Amino acid sequence: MKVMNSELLSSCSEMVDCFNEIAMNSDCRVVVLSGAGKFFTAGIDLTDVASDVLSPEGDDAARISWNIRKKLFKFQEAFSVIERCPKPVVVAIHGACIGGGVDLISACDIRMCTQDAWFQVKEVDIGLAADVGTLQRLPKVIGSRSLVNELALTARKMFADEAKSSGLVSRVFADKEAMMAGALEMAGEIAARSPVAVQGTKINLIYSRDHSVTEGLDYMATWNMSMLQTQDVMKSAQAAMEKKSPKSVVFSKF
Ligand SMILES: CCC/C=C/C=C/C(=O)SCCNC(=O)CCNC(=O)[C@H](O)C(C)(C)COP(=O)(O)OP(=O)(O)OC[C@H]1O[C@@H](n2cnc3c(N)ncnc32)[C@H](O)[C@@H]1OP(=O)(O)O
Repeated sequence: MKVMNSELLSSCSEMVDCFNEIAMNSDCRVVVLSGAGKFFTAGIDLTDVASDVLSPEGDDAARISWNIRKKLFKFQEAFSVIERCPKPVVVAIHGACIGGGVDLISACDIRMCTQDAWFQVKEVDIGLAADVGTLQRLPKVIGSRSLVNELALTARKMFADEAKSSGLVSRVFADKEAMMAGALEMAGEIAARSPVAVQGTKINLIYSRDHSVTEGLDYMATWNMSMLQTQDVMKSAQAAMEKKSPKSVVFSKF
């Protein structure tokens, strides 16, 4: 049974192929991710848990464990590929965003939601520690460690207003229609800017999140020693001096 976008989580290979293709496609400058139907996602398809996760192959404990580990890496990769994609990913969340959905959105760059959205780190309720990114990324998204611990340990729902005040989302819209318009407008703003600048910004923000300030600055200098040679700097600066919108500048594909 594939219900309420649970299938999203079963489609690891599709996600990986899709974002790897986006990463290499110089026609694409930004991604907007949203869910169809009643909810953003109901999380993993619980009817798949028994067959996919609880029925591991292997002749003994070592082989069974190794196979489970391989499977978990595959699940993790479905979301890590979003973070590794150099194109910014804006995620638009409506209704429920449960379990694996929180893993997914934590790997995105900009989160926005509808007023009726709610978020639930549900894994403890199904007897497991969240294992595909929430526990690693959510503490870096939400400033309060205490709040992350509370959400992950109790599986309580967090509604849109708290998601906004805690920093999980940066914008809340009245309904899905308004949110999609807002998401596309934001994507348009990002896509209008130099792709060299935009992709370099995403990559360096993520690198710096995971490294010391000194390491981040070193990486940045090495990054920009080549990227500053782009014609995009002159084009963008010229437009700024002439008080023109970045949208008026034509940048080469990147
Ligand atoms: C280990 C690998 C790595 C990945 C880990 C991921 C972990 C997770 O994602 S944990 C979270 C798993 N998801 C859930 O626990 C969600 C459970 N469902 C709900 O809370 C509610 O059903 C929901 C809020 C989504 C919808 O509530 P509503 O009242 O609107 O509808 P229901 O009557 O409850 O549901 C309608 C039918 O859908 C079935 N269903 C809902 N969610 C799932 C699901 N995740 N998997 C399978 N089936 C689901 C529900 O049983 C109903 O079916 P039926 O009774 O046949 O109509």
